Amino acid sequence: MELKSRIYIAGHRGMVGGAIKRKLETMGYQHIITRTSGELDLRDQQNVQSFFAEERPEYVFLAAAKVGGIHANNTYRAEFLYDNLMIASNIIHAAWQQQAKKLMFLGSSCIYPKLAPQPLREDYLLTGPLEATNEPYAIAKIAGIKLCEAYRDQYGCNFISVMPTNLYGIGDNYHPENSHVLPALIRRFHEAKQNNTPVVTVWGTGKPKREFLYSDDLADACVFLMLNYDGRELVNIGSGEDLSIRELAEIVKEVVCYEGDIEFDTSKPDGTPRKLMDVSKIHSLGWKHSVDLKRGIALAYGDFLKGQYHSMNAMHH
Ligand SMILES: NC(=O)C1=CN([C@@H]2O[C@H](COP(=O)(O)OP(=O)(O)OC[C@H]3O[C@@H](n4cnc5c(N)ncnc54)[C@H](OP(=O)(O)O)[C@@H]3O)[C@@H](O)[C@H]2O)C=CC1
Ligand SMILES: C[C@H]1O[C@H](OP(=O)(O)OP(=O)(O)OC[C@H]2O[C@@H](n3cnc4c(=O)[nH]c(N)nc43)[C@H](O)[C@@H]2O)[C@@H](O)[C@@H](O)C1=O
Repeated sequence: MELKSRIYIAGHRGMVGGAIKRKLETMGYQHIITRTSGELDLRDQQNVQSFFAEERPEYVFLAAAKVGGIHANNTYRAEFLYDNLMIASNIIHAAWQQQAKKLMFLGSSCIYPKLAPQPLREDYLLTGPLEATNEPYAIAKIAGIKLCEAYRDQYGCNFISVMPTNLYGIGDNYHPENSHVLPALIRRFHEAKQNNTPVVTVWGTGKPKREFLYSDDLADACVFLMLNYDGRELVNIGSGEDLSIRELAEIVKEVVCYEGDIEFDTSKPDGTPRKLMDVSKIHSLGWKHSVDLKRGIALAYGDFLKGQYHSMNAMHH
């Protein structure tokens, strides 16, 4: 990938796409191509094909998707399956049609079986049933992985798939119901502090364990792999450490300086009990994360506060 290469970032306004764009700009890449969903709905095959014919991107970061936490996934099941199937199919097919040099598909840790052994190795894919709450999303992500594999097998496309763990950071989605756990708790503890609310409710039992990676670390890994990895197999991207939702809530409480109590609403789903990524493959390729969780949460909270200041109560989604 040269500094003048034509690089398309699908989903550049999102947390991941935005982090990848910042990383590429910092490194001096000059020809970054972007479209908002208003300019180009990636579910529309005809418009995606015209866009690829017009711009002929050489490198594609496929970071656009319908994304959300456990409640959103479990509520908008048709949208999570349809939108993500269409986005992946349209972009991967058009990238082949226009002979893109390389494409990176972003999957997710939720593609692995609900009760697979931990930590999750890349070859555990499709070895058992999926977690029900985000099965639609996971199926769409697995289809994207299989599309990349099939276009490599039949047409020789250099399309790679990476599997990030749970992400958080700059430009995250803080929607009260549809967001992931970490941004949800940052917002909830912050608002509880502002309003002197005595108790903060956390969903589920607090027992599930999750791994978190800061978005700029992920962007660093994505550019690293785009430059250094051309293999057919998946590559997990994570920190290799996890903690319980209860422990996470305690850290957010401390970072936000909330002094009230925490309670657990067990009427809400826990989802997968654990999904710790085995990151030995990406470590052996020469990449490791650098932002630890506590520092990352402080950085994310700072970004949240900036967002609050600039557009009171604006919803990311
Ligand atoms: N957040 C996380 O914890 C994790 C995310 N991932 C993966 O990383 C990728 C990005 O996630 P993240 O950045 O968090 O998500 P965001 O929701 O922050 O961003 C998603 C982006 O996708 C774009 N998009 C969605 N639907 C369409 C559409 N129909 N047409 C065009 N663009 C569309 C949106 O564009 P616009 O803003 O213009 O509407 C949005 O900017 C996804 O593939 C996700 O599966 C993987 C693991 C964990
Ligand atoms: C990245 C991955 O992320 C998603 O899977 P998930 O990790 O289960 O998602 P989550 O972050 O929403 O929940 C993590 C845990 O946290 C608990 N929890 C507590 N309190 C809140 C809370 O307030 N909000 C949310 N969302 N969860 C909460 C919640 O009950 C669960 O036990 C997939 O949908 C899919 O998007 C995917 O690929």
